[in-house]
Amino acid sequence: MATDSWALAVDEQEAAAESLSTLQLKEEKAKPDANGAVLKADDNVERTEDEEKGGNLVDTTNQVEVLQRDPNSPLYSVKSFEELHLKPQLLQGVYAMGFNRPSKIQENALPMMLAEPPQNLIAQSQSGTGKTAAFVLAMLSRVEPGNKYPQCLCLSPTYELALQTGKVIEQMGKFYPELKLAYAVRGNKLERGQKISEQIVIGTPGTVLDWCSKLKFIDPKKIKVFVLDEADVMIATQGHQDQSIRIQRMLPRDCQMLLFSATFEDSVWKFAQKVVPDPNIIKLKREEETLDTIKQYYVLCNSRDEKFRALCNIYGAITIAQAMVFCHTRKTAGWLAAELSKEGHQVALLSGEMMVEQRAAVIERFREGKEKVLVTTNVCARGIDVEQVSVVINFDLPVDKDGNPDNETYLHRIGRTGRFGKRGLAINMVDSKHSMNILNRIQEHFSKKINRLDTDDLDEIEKITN
Ligand SMILES: Nc1ncnc2c1ncn2[C@@H]1O[C@H](COP(=O)(O)OP(=O)(O)OP(=O)(O)O)[C@@H](O)[C@H]1O
Repeated sequence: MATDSWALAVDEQEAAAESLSTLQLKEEKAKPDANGAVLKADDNVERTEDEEKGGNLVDTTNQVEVLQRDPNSPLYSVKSFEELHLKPQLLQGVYAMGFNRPSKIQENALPMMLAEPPQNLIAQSQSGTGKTAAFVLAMLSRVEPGNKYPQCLCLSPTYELALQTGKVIEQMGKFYPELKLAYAVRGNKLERGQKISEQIVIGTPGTVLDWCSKLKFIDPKKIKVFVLDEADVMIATQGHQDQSIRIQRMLPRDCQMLLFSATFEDSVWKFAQKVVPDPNIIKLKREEETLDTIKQYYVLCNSRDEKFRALCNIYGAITIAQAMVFCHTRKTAGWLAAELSKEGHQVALLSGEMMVEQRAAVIERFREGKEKVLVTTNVCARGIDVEQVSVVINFDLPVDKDGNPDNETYLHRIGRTGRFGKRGLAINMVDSKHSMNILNRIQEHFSKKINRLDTDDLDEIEKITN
């Protein structure tokens, strides 16, 4: 594999659009909440009327099985994990996580990633379809646990996402007793002059760069696999791109490069192809990017207060296991969280000005089901993986800094529900001609009709969950 340096493309950086998301974060599967709000189809439990109403918004093992047999589904696969020729310890790890069959991205990407000689890959797959598991399996397959030095390097755009992906590595790799993982994240201070012995390093670009260059904790020449998770934002965010390029330049020419994301804006896609030598490519067609398992609606309002009332009406009509509500500004998010609390909702507020530790704590509580509603800004648009999130509300539609629709962020936001075959509901609040125009452009972009919902009509709201 010839490795053209990313440096060649540094001049092209301007072509990469600036990304909106600043925080991406993955969560482990949330457990059912204390009230048992999530029911599995095979649960032999009598449901309350409320649960019956909302029961179809939360998903069931059956649905996943059905989708894994539907050739049009991103969860479909013809192969089993055995046929992917994973090492026995990894198969054990996969099954211990409760995975029965690979998803489409896992089935397609793994043979390419595990081929000899190693091949580069740029891969796109819808939110929540198992990309993380795919590249984690690739790293774990290539690593030689007997060699006590870093061999795989995975870059995540944020601290929280690095920790979450790290958890997946630990879970899947748990049948390799010798295997160790190091977190190259802010706050993880090592002694100067130390060389780390962990075979896999996951971290954020700035710290990884320091560990490879200034601090020399890692010998980059020994890295065999280099993963960029949420690759589009890594490329589109100037600071991350510079750091990723500098790290990539230090790696051996035959180091395998793997880039994964649910979205790739056109300019970012072109950039990725330029900097990754001879890549295999897995790309979705535009109309495949949205998941059919997520139902999308819009609600017409005239003001912020009307949007709030519409939100309350939705809550009055359906049972919502957990919801994420996205606002454009911290101010609106703060206001909305306060109003929802006054209405008696258990609300968590997450916004960009909070310290990383505070943000991690808020997410943790949400994941544990202690709060049912998470009001947030774009800070949380990507990566959070909470199984219980059955509804996503765009209280404000996602727009970029020029006020144009931000289609990528839209997709990442609604992808917080409908994880791995679960059904989800996404509701967009439209409060002006301008926002109607934004919504229309989002519909056109994805060639997907978003139907209107009348939130004064409780029966209609109930109907959408059937
Ligand atoms: N083969 C599988 N069988 C069952 N569950 C799976 C499988 N692969 C992944 N999952 C689960 O599905 C959920 C979503 O997977 P994952 O986080 O890997 O998706 P992703 O594509 O990386 O999502 P995002 O685009 O939001 O980053 C996780 O909770 C994961 O444990």
